[in-house]
Amino acid sequence: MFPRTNPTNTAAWQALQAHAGQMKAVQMKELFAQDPQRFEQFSFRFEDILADFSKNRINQETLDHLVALAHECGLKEGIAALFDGDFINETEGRSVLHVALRNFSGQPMYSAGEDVMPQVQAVLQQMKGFCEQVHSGAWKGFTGKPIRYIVNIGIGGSDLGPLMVTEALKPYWVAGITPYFVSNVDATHIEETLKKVNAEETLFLVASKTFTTQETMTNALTARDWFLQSAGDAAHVAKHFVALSTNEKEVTKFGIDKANMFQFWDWVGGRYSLWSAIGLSIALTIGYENFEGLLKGAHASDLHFRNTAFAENLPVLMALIGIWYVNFFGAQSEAILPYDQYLHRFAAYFQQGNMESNGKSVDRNGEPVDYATGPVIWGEPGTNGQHAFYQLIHQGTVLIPCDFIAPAQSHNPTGDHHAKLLSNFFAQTEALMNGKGEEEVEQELLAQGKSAEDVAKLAPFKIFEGNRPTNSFLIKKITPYTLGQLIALYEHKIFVQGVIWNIYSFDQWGVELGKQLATKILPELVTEDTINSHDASTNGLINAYKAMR
Ligand SMILES: O=P(O)(O)OC[C@H]1O[C@@](O)(CO)[C@@H](O)[C@@H]1O
Repeated sequence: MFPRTNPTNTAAWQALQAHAGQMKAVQMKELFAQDPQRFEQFSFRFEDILADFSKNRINQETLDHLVALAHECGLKEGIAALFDGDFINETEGRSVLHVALRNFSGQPMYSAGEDVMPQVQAVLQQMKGFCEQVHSGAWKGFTGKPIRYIVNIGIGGSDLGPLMVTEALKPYWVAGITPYFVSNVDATHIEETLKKVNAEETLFLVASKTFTTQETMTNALTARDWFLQSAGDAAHVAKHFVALSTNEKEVTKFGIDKANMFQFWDWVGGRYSLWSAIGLSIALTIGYENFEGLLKGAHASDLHFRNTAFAENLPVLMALIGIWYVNFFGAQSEAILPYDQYLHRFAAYFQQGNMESNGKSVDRNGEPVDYATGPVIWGEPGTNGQHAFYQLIHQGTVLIPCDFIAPAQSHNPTGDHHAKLLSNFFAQTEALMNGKGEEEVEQELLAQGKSAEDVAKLAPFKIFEGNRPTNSFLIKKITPYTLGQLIALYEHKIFVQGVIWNIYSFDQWGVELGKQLATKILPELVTEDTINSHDASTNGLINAYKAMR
């Protein structure tokens, strides 16, 4: 297996610590003043994506040390292990091969010595054929009508990716098909959705890698009960329910014929599964050809990631710059700010992708880490965020590195909307870098006719310290292909950070304890008994609930 290096024990880490001491005093605007070529030096073109890392508190020496850190931590070996299908998900004994799901190289990819590509291609063909049946109307509901509504029932990786992608690619929706996503076990989610559909024209996709997740199975049973109220005969279930899972046994037990099952495999992590059968809701919504475009975009990023020197490798640079702020500037969160309303679920998707992967505090030797690892990921589309939390980003006391993302071309080129959106996109990173100094503030206030006394009083509140770092990703247009590229770049960024932090990025033991305790509490809620089996707070809350309901 690739090296298990404690990053703090590397020469590069020591060099970065010393270097950070110098760089903390450096203003980005000075770096631009010193080097007119700075933008050219720190921005990179990857097909129709321009990634600009120049508004960061880095210079070439910084990047050299960061790249050295990647090498010392065995990133090259880690990348090889990923693509070779090594069991890098060691605690679960699995490969991590989501790259195989979008492998158009014609080359095999192996897990446990077996070429996985034949089964990957078989399921893709099954998905393609099913899309053709649904879109042509050949697949009919129990009253002979074609399918109009797709209801994906899943949660976490079985929901967030398909939801984000179908929203992001709304301009590509197939006429006559409307997707809905149900995830929360709160009955409101399924009930509010069922109000929008009818049993005759609805296809339910029960999406669950394990096919045991409480929320999903509860929602699926409620959906089936609702359906049978209209359809009557259980024989009709087969026309309106399909399963997306690795678990044929549980699928069959639920009552879905395995002919209606779209399989994926244990070497597909839930948060990396939208490229698999879990993406059936995407393919049904935007058409299989566009789904394939999404896969091909991700494949392009896989090739870039695998074959590009670290110093020009976008996911590696994204990861290293992130580590620079987390581990040497104390940043504890990162904001993802897409200036594209269709990408409104993009940050939420990478809350799971990033935080469930790298929200770890034990290293790959089983020892507690003594350095920071995964940051909090959050964000909202621009320009809305500007009217919500940019105050803190500009003038707060915490450093929040931000990723700004924008399409050069809008799918809705109405009037001057896009120019205004992009003017804000450009202005915000400029403002975060340059800030606004005391002299400029005072001149502005004086020009507004403020008295010297008012100027002195107001100026401190209107000064912008600046020097707040951002990455900018300018994408020609959000298409299935470029979206696939972008998502895969972020996936590989997460992988690179996990390698350098020497943590396991592909298990998620941290989600288990809450589930275990909820299973214990559920039967306690059914009775009228007073509960005293927990701490005083939990007992108090449960008993108060019982008194209130
Ligand atoms: O796809 P499934 O097996 O229903 O899991 C759903 C989600 O639940 C988890 O929290 C794991 O329990 C996520 O990792 C996963 O994506």
